[in-house]
Amino acid sequence: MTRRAASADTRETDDGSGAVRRLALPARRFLARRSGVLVRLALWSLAETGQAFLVGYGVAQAVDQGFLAGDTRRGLLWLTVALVAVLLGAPVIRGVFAQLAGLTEPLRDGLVRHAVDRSLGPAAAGGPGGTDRAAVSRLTNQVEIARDSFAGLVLTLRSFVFTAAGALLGLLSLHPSLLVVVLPPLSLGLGLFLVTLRPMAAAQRRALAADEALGDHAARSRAALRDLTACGTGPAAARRGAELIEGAAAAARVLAGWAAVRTAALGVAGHLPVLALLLAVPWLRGRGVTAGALLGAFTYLVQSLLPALHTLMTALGAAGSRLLVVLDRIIGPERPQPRPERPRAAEQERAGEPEGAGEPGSVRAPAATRPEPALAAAPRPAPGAGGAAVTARATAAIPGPGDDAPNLGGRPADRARTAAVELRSVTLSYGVRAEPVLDSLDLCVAPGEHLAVVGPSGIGKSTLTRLIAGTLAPSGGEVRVDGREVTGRPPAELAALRVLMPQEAYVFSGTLSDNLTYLRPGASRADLDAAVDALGLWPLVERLGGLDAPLRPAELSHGERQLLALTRAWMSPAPLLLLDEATCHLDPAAEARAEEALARRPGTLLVVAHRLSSAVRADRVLVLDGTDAVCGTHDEVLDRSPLYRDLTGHWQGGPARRR
Ligand SMILES: Nc1ncnc2c1ncn2[C@@H]1O[C@H](COP(=O)(O)OP(=O)(O)OP(=O)(O)O)[C@@H](O)[C@H]1O
Repeated sequence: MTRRAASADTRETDDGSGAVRRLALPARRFLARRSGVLVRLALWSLAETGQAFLVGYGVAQAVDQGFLAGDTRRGLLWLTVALVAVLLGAPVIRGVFAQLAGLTEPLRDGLVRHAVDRSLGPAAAGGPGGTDRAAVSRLTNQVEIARDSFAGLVLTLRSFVFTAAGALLGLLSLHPSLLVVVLPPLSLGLGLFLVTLRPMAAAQRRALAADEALGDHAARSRAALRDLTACGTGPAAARRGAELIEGAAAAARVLAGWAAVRTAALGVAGHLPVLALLLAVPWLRGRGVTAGALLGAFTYLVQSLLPALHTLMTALGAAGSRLLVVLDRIIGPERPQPRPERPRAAEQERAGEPEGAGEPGSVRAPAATRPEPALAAAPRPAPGAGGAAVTARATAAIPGPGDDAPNLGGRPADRARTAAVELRSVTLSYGVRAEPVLDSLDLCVAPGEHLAVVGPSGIGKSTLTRLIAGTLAPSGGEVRVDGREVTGRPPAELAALRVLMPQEAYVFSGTLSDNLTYLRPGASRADLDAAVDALGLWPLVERLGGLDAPLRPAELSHGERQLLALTRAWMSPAPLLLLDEATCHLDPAAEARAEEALARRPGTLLVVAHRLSSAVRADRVLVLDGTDAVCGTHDEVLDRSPLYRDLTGHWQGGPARRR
């Protein structure tokens, strides 16, 4: 079971005594307001006491005073009395049901009102956490469970009390010794059963929590379907769903196990009194108990007491614990809404979860238009798999350009301002025992700066962009964008801070204009024209039939998709753009034009570069390698980083030189 589900379990696995305390007062108030219904119910139930009494008593008298005394007519008369008592059960039950509605329907209405108030309140207040996805389950499934369980419980509890009273009274009237034999095993059975109630309630809680977690996941996946598809994170979400289904199945199995134990206890307890009575026949006969009284006692046991006990135990065990749990979930203390999953990588590894990068589409709608926080991120390969997890250590502080400005890199005019990006001693490992991909990395990027990140494949460039974007939580240290820590920040707030563009551009069906204004829905036609101008998109716009022409993503080349997504990023109001090889399918000229346009745009640009020209265009270059990280201007890093010299040599097919 995942860490989140496990913590939910810890929260939920109290044995029910807390819930009983919490619910006692509202329950008393609810019943006090319906004292009239309770009295009428008790009156109808008294008829059951009489009925239970007469059945056994009639049989005993029929035998003793009738058939054994040679008076068949009298015997038949007493049997008729017992029969009439049985037949009277039907109108009695009808009367009971009529009164029961006076309790169950107000309960249902009250619970529905409460569930609606509770889920609408926070939504109307616009507070954090967004919509309460468990509310639907509470409103439909859980309220119905509460109502049915309550009805079942009232019926059986009442029936047991009144039937048992009639039967015990009957036993007493036949012979007090009968009570001495019957009461101990009965009490033992009841006691044994009561012992199983607490673990049963805990199992019930876990089953409900697992059910809700599964419903929550399904709702989140449905809402984020497009982004999941766009980012290829569908398999991760499916795996998480499978885990939750497995968790729910496991909880249901535990519950079924307890139900089986309880049923076994019931079987034993239900038969013990009969056995005891059979074994005690000689002793009872010695004390003057007549054959008719014995037969009457068996009738009480088999016809009244044991069925009532059996139903009571079943109802208390299943309906009672279910009612307790469900009522506590609906009217008990409010539980915090689950935050978008963003656990630290090391914890995720321990919990076996996909990493909690909650940003399914790297290009996202602005906060106001974004429908839902997203789910899981890309599937995590096994640590070290395929050599891809070779770790690198990017150590030591990376000063800005100029030693006099250790805290803020970038252009001198920007130094007094808040850093656009700041990493303080950031470490990231993808597994508990895995070597860190980034180790104690410090970095400052000034507002308006253009930084290129370079390094060999698998060194951690994408990891760095995802950390800055806040879709991946560091194992240690702090990541700030525009002065605000990004870890754990809701996707809506992250979207206002940055745009992360991956290699695979996200283009959807709709018009070209829909696609371009996705990150800025209120954009004017002039804004749109300016963006298309800046990125040189007009030839593509014309080929596709204009800005309002419908777009078929499948008909675009990878390069065209990237150009379109870059134009969309240009339009975004977010102050930071993170391009993770987002221009790799463009030819060098188109890439240069796009990068220059994005660098001219007010804001900060961080580019994972895959061409020398891209690094040269930047204000500074950050070189990540296996043991160190170097940052400075192109010329500075050429001097200081042998790796950079190597890379530039490969890029230009010869010795490194400034273009
Ligand atoms: N989700 C993950 N789970 C486990 N390891 C991962 C995960 N993502 C990346 N890694 C590992 O972390 C290291 C850095 O990966 P990253 O994608 O950041 O490198 P990169 O420099 O961007 O590579 P490339 O240039 O090939 O895209 C690699 O060894 C990779 O295998």
